[in-house]
Amino acid sequence: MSIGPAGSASGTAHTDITQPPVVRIRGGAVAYAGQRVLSDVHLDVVPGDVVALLGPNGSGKSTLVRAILGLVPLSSGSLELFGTPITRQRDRARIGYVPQRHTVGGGVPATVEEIVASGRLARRPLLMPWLGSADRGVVTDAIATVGLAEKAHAQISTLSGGQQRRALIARALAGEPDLLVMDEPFAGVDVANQEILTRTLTKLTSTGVTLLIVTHEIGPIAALVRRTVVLGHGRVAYDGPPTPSVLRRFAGADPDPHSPPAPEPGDSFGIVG
Ligand SMILES: Nc1ncnc2c1ncn2[C@@H]1O[C@H](COP(=O)(O)OP(=O)(O)OP(=O)(O)O)[C@@H](O)[C@H]1O
Repeated sequence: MSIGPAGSASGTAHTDITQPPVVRIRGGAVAYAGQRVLSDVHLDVVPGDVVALLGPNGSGKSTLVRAILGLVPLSSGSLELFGTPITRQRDRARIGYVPQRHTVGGGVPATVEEIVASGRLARRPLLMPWLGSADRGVVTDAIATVGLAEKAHAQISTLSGGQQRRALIARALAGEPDLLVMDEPFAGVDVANQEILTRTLTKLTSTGVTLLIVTHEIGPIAALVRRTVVLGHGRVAYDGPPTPSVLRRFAGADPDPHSPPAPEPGDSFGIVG
């Protein structure tokens, strides 16, 4: 994300710019087998931000998320989370992650409650991993937040794909994250479940959780997103508010999604990258 006019667009009444950025990347690059897929990424996400990470297939969105989660190293540049360099980052529990998967795979039978409770373990001390009553309360709340209270004791495999997505979000919420990263939360989710998800995310933003959402379908969360970061060919092509042109582009209407979105009259954003 650029620093400057576009970056400062995130400093809305809902964000807290007095705290260190939740994510700060300077000149970030990632390479797979020597092949660069991210270059010169600058990104500041401040507490309370709601950021949609957009861009065409292969532009580097998931790679950027993986770098933020510490799953792939930067080949150059720096990354800080909550004001601490990633290399010294110990408190992974502050980040909740909902991966790009439609469902919870079969295999081991587990109830919704058990799946969600597994998301609480990261908050427990290593030597006392069992959940106490306070932890159980958090798990119950997380299940209720995503509207699955009535399914808490159901086998996860009996839930629809959309309900399973909500269970995965509840699992992330059970860790009471300060940053929730979601990769394509709406993919393969029917309209009814999208609406519940949107309500859940709206509720979360009111509690101050920072959201970073990778999506090709900004539609359901258009009203929620305060800032869009568009990647093109591994670089930040645009960083700013979700203008009509950005939304149109990423609703799939543009024939060349790799080129930066054109400003429209009244747009206050700058094109970077
Ligand atoms: N593990 C990997 N090894 C080698 N190349 C990879 C690996 N993962 C991703 N890539 C390549 O890196 C580039 C960026 O991929 P990435 O998955 O980050 O893009 P994306 O924007 O998330 O795409 P999509 O929207 O399709 O999910 C692509 O060219 C991809 O082929």
